[in-house]
Order: sequence, then C-alpha cells, then structure tokens
Amino acid sequence: MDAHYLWLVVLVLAAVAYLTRRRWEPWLAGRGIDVRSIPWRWYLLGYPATVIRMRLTWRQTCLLNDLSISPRGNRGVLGGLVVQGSALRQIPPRLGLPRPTRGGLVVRIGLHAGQTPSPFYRAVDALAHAWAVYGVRVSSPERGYVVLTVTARDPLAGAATEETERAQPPRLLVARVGRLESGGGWLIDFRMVAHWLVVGATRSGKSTWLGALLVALAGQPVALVGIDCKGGLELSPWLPRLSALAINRKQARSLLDALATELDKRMAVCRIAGVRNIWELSDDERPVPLVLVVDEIAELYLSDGSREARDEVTACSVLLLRLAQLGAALGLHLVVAGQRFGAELGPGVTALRAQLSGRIAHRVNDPTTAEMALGDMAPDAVDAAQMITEHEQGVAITTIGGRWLRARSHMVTTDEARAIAAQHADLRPDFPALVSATAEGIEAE
Ligand SMILES: Nc1ncnc2c1ncn2[C@@H]1O[C@H](COP(=O)(O)OP(=O)(O)OP(=O)(O)O)[C@@H](O)[C@H]1O
Repeated sequence: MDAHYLWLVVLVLAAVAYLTRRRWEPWLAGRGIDVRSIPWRWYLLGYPATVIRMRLTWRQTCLLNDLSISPRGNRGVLGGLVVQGSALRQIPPRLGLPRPTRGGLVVRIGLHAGQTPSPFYRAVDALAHAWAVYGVRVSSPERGYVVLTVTARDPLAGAATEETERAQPPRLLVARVGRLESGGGWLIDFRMVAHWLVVGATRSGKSTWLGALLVALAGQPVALVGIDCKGGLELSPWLPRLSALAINRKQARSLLDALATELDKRMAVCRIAGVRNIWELSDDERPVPLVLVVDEIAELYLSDGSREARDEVTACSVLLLRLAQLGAALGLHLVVAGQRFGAELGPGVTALRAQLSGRIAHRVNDPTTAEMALGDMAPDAVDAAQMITEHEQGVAITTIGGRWLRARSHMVTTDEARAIAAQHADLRPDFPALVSATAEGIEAE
C-alpha cells in the first residue's frame, strides 16, 4: 500500500479513537497509561494541515531559496548561438514523508547530486514562515540527505506547571531546573560540569533560575551556601535550608576563607586515603558535597577605591578562583550569577570564567556580557542570547555537550521557596566554621 494511504488510514483510526475516548480512557488509566498527556489536537489537526502546507509550498519555497537545481548546465546552444542563464524549469529536492513527533514533525530530504546542505541552513526562516510553524532546524546525519526537524509551537511558551515536568531525577547533584526547547528536561549535572556561570539583565529570570536550582537541590544530601551581597534580599527565603549566608562583602570574604580551609581539610583526607577526589572515598569517609551560590557577582568586585575595599576585592577574587580550581575534585561546586560579567570588573574575572564551564545566558543588555558568557564556547549563541525579548522572562541560552539550546526555567515564587526551604530544613548539614565566618563578618561591621 502507498505510504500516503497508510497514513490516511492511521489518521482516520486516530480520529475514531479520539471521538470514542470517553469509553476507553478510564480503562487505560486503570492500567497506568495516561492518554490525556497525548497532544491529540496536534496529531489530528495540526500535523495533517502542516503536511498539506508543506506539499503545496515546497516547489515555490525551494525555487525562491536556491534549494532547487537545474538538470542542465547554465549554458546551451539556441539557434546556433551559445546562451547562458538559469533554466526555466528547476527541480526541487525530494521531500520525504513527514513523521509526526509530539510537538512537530521530522522529514528527510534527498539531495540532488552536487547539492550540499548549506542552502538549507540559510533557508530555515523561509521554511518556517512558508509552513507557519515556530521553527525549523537542519541537520545532515547521513551523506546525500538533510533532515528537517520542525517545531510547531514555541515549546518554552508558558510556565512549566505539570508535576511530571518538575519531577526531580534521582541522582545526587543532578537538578532539573526547567525544560529545553528540544522537549526534554533541563538538567544541571554538577558531576559532569562542576561550576556554572549564569548571566542576565535585571528581571530576565536569574534569581528564578537560582530558585529552581535550590528547589531541586534542597531535598538532596547537599550543603547549600549562599553569598548575596544585595543584603541577602534574593537568598533570604532559603535561610532555613542554607548552611551559611553572607550578605555583604566582608562576610563573603570570611565565608570564602572558611570554604578554602574546608577544601584544605578535604584535600588532606584524600591525600591520606591515597585517592584523587572525594568520590573515590568510601561512603562513610566522604564529606558532604557543597554548592556555593553567588548572587550578583559584580557586588564582590566593585570597590569605592579605598584601600580596605580594594584588599577585600582582591581577596574575594583570589579565593573564588582557588575554590573553582580545586572544588570539582573536592565536592565544592560554584554557581555564579550576575547582570554583568566582563573584564571591567577586574583582572580575576576572565580567569574565573575559564573555570566556570557551564554557561547560561538569559536576556542581556550588553553584547560584552553575552560574549563573555557564550563567546568562547558557541559564538553563534551570542546572537541567540541577544535575541531573547523582555517578554521571555526565564528563557535562556545554555551550552550542553558542545552545542547550545534555548531553555526555560521552572517558575518558583518566593512563597514556594520559603515553604520548600522549611520542609527540607532538617537536611541542612551543620558547618559551624562557615556559620561563625559569616557571624564574624557581621560583628566586624
Ligand atoms: N521561568 C520563568 N517563567 C515565568 N516567569 C518568569 C520566569 N523567570 C522569571 N519570571 C518572571 O520574571 C520576573 C523577574 O525574574 P527574576 O527576579 O528571576 O529576575 P532577575 O534576573 O533575578 O532580576 P534582578 O537582577 O532584578 O534580581 C519574575 O518575578 C517572574 O515574574
């Protein structure tokens, strides 16, 4: 049977199933199969309409975007004269049968001999407009073919609310903070990427991202430590679950000092046990992993020019760099967030950036910050970060496995943060040295 008829039969069966769903849905639900999460509307209406639109516009779109080829060369003999020009009848490449996915479709295109995928990369916007879809991505996993992955609607539009979407992965130091445009969960895995840099203009969603991270880590056997030099405004809802919180630079300096001492102790434990990192220690010897969250890094680097302030800035910068360099092996992970992150903050910033290999850029105001966050990893992602609009709060560009993706964090309200911090307060490991470091900072003021 022709593949097109087969699809027609499948669609008719799906339509019948949809119309009679009241009869069989409870039966399947009783057996643990949730059919309500299936995007019926897309499968039954959106997908066939898009396929028809693709077929109707394919020839014209290919012609206008140089995706068609002429079967002959661009020279010929006409009435004894050699003439040159493009052929009137161009042949578009072969459009395969689109395969539906949950949020779009995938279609394989057979290239003509001599064609390359390059013009397809340039034509993605034209294809998305012609087919009235949110986006088209091009890949060429096999010679002679390109694969177009079509996304019907912006998968990041709207806040993530479903419990399944927010369910946390069971592994230690892995946090689900939102969702990726590819449809999967946005996972931050500290064992894979030890330290993270998070940038974004004001109201772009940085603190919400930090909130989503803390929600995910709060229920794990991990010590959470904060530096929030905006007087503790952003991190104070998390106080019951934080092992220590520094709210100004003086406290931050003593906290960083205490953390460096903690790392020295861990180093000694590893050296005596003859292992290279804490993960090689036995379960009862292994110290609890620490995650240090720094909200608004610029506050640590800004100085009023006084000698005392300059000394503090230098000390904080050196200590942060040391923690980043040694932390991955010793179970200390850094998450550094800020509105601006550029060389103007001080000489230590570029060296620190080299250690923060996980990158997340929300909407940014200045190209330098986008460049600092993403430029050394994925140069084309810098443009993508600058194209995030102010209506897309929580949307960010992140680097994953050498490529970049758009993603959106889970929305976490202050009330939710307060409730989750209280709920998991008993999981807070005690670090008296860190607590007294921040207390000393207060007394010294
Ligand atoms: N993932 C999200 N989904 C939906 N709305 C969001 C999301 N993230 C942020 N927002 C909205 O954007 C607002 C600002 O977010 P947030 O406070 O996290 O920004 P910020 O970058 O930390 O700003 P600032 O630097 O001024 O503290 C939030 O109050 C919320 O309304």
